[in-house]
Amino acid sequence: MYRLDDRIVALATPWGRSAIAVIRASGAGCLEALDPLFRGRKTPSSMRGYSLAHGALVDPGTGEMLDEVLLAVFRAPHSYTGEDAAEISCHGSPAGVERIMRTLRAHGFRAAEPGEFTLRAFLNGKLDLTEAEAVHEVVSARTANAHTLALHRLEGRLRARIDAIKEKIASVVAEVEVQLDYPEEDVEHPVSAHLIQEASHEVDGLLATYRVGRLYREGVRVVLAGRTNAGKSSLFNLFMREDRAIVSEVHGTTRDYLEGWISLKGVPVLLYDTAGIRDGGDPVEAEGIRRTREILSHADAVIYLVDGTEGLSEGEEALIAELGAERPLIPVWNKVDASAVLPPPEGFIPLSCRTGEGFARLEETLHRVFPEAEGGGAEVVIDSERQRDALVRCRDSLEGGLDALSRGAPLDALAVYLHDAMEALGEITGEVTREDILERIFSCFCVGK
Ligand SMILES: Nc1nc2c(c(=O)[nH]1)N(C=O)[C@@H](CNc1ccc(C(=O)N[C@@H](CCC(=O)O)C(=O)O)cc1)CN2
Ligand SMILES: Nc1nc2c(ncn2[C@@H]2O[C@H](COP(=O)(O)OP(=O)(O)OP(=O)(O)O)[C@@H](O)[C@H]2O)c(=O)[nH]1
Ligand SMILES: [Mg+2]
Repeated sequence: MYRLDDRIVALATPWGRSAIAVIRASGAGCLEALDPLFRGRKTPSSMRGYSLAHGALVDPGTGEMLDEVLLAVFRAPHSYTGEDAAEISCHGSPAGVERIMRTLRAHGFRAAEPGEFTLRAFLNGKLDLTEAEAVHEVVSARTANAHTLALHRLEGRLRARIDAIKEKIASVVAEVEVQLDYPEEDVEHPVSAHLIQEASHEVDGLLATYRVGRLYREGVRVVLAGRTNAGKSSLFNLFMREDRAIVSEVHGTTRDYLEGWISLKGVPVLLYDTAGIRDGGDPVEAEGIRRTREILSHADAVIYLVDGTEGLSEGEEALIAELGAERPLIPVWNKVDASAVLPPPEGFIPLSCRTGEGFARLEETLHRVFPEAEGGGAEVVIDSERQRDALVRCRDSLEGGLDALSRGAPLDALAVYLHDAMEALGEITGEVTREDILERIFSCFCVGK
């Protein structure tokens, strides 16, 4: 399914006008294939690895110049993919990039699939699977925290932790195998059960980081809700630190919901501004309110705003209780700067979107709604379901092995448990892989990565 014997090419920078665009090429023979396309003082195939040449790209068919470029050459195995590779830095013109790509495709290169450069790096042993996955996470990180956690995985910190666990299990496997291979020796050596125990404990430690990893990778949804005119759009703009939503004293200003990513002390938050809830209004507004309720049903937390100059309306306390029963809800008493403001009821955070008073306290309270955010400074966290499932299997096998040992089961039963535990860990790092797993992982990468 995956071919490693051909040459791939892709634009590594975004499509669009830019100062410079980088086109990436990789595969055996790719430097020779570039020779007829490049006019410079040297031919690509005669260049040393890690060297750069200035020149022109030309269409070998017509001799027409395509662009003035810089060409970077990498020699196997010293490249990202581990293969011979080149990077063409051309002018960032979509029309020009399109012509260059078409010419490359007509002269020995194929358009790369999403993630194919990193897949090749993995298959050529440049990265293990946790590091390959981290490449994607580094690119998609939404906050500095998420970025740091992904970089730690890219550096191999997760792999190192897993390797250390594997080593412990492997030494027990070795003990068991010696006894299975030479039963005639007839001396019962004790098996190092404490190593299995330790390994299981360490796997548990990694499993406990999954919630942290997921929080920083996927972020959370926080919905601003409340009656019309409460100040939801004003608060949305305050969080976004820009004038995104229309604010007006007209009730029912927001009809379609708006959403935007913010960083809440490093936690990626997808914040929603919604249509204010009220009865009546026209059918368009009623549809907006229906959508508000729909979004509320998927919220990880709700900030419920009340206009403090109006106070709670009839039935509003019941609505707040209903919304708060299903997910964390932070009640906020807005417009405390106004002279007509009523005293906030117990539990409400006083806020003024106009002056910013109370905003820091609101941010603090919202941050505390996600206790796993505290783990954001961790060295190593796991963040994918794939990693978690494999760790659960590993831990269950280790526990099964310990149980077998304590019941005095034959050693070959223990060997099976230990083997399963090793295999689960091997799946995380990619020593044991199935094509469908690779396909699932790399297909969500961008083209050119
Ligand atoms: N222009 C450019 N910038 C880039 C990349 C790239 O491919 N091209 N990267 C890619 O996404 C990242 C850097 N990752 C890279 C990882 C390894 C090698 C590499 O040449 N490895 C060799 C040599 C190692 C060494 O001497 O330090 C090797 O592994 O043998 C290159 C880039 C980010 N910036
Ligand atoms: N004095 C005062 N006025 C505020 C404050 N926050 C919002 N307002 C005003 O309240 C009115 C309504 O604000 P919006 O942010 O549009 O309210 P909303 O909840 O989005 O309203 P809908 O979109 O209609 O549901 C505007 O005139 C704002 O200027 C505040 O903290 N103090
Ligand atoms: Mg609004």
